[in-house]
Amino acid sequence: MAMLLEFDKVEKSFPSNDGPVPVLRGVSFDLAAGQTLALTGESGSGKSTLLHVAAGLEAFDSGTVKVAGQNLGPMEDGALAQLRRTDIALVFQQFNLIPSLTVTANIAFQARLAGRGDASHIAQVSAALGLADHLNAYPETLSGGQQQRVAIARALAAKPKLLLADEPTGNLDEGTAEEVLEQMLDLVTQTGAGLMLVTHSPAIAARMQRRLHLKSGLLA
Ligand SMILES: Nc1ncnc2c1ncn2[C@@H]1O[C@H](COP(=O)(O)OP(=O)(O)OP(=O)(O)O)[C@@H](O)[C@H]1O
Repeated sequence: MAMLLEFDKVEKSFPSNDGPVPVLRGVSFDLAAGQTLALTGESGSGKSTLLHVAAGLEAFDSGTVKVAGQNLGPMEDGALAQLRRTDIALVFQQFNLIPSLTVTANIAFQARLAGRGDASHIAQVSAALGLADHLNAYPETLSGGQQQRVAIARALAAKPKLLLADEPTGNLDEGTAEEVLEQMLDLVTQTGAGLMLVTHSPAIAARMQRRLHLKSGLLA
């Protein structure tokens, strides 16, 4: 089975006045096409850092990271950006919506960058996430939960190979959170994407096929 994400003995520390603070201390795991994985761990355990490294947004100190078979370590920034455009979608705690674009344009923009700007799919994902009445709104006029749903719709509309989501349902009520999960799992079943999801919720973690727990810089 094709591996979408491979970590082998990945180490990462951040500098501090007292010297480097290790956050990842030899992290190894992989995620195959069509698999779902929950990443749990206490606040500050390095979950977001791990996702940033997987997305090629944060450099790492040693070990190997591969996305869709491509080794990120030696890649130039331009090649990393290209890989993010076409193969990876990110839903982060900061939604990073483009303020000058409407909801529908925010969603379509990323899908087009990925070469998958299918209008009917965009409309279907937007409707499923309850955004149909807000398609022409600008992000600043939306609530936090609505902005979060736009960020999720944008990620799903691009039909990525690898979906990396950091607490994607953190701001949402139970019903909406359930719909978001369903949509993410649909993407995995329909397209064979891999999903890695950071969560503090045992109930959401239980919905993923695999669960990894980050503690003291190591996975268990
Ligand atoms: N850019 C940075 N510079 C220095 N230290 C950082 C940086 N980013 C993260 N850290 C530190 O790395 C550790 C892990 O942070 P990270 O955000 O990955 O944890 P987390 O498990 O995602 O936490 P949370 O659940 O609260 O979001 C923390 O001690 C944090 O202070």
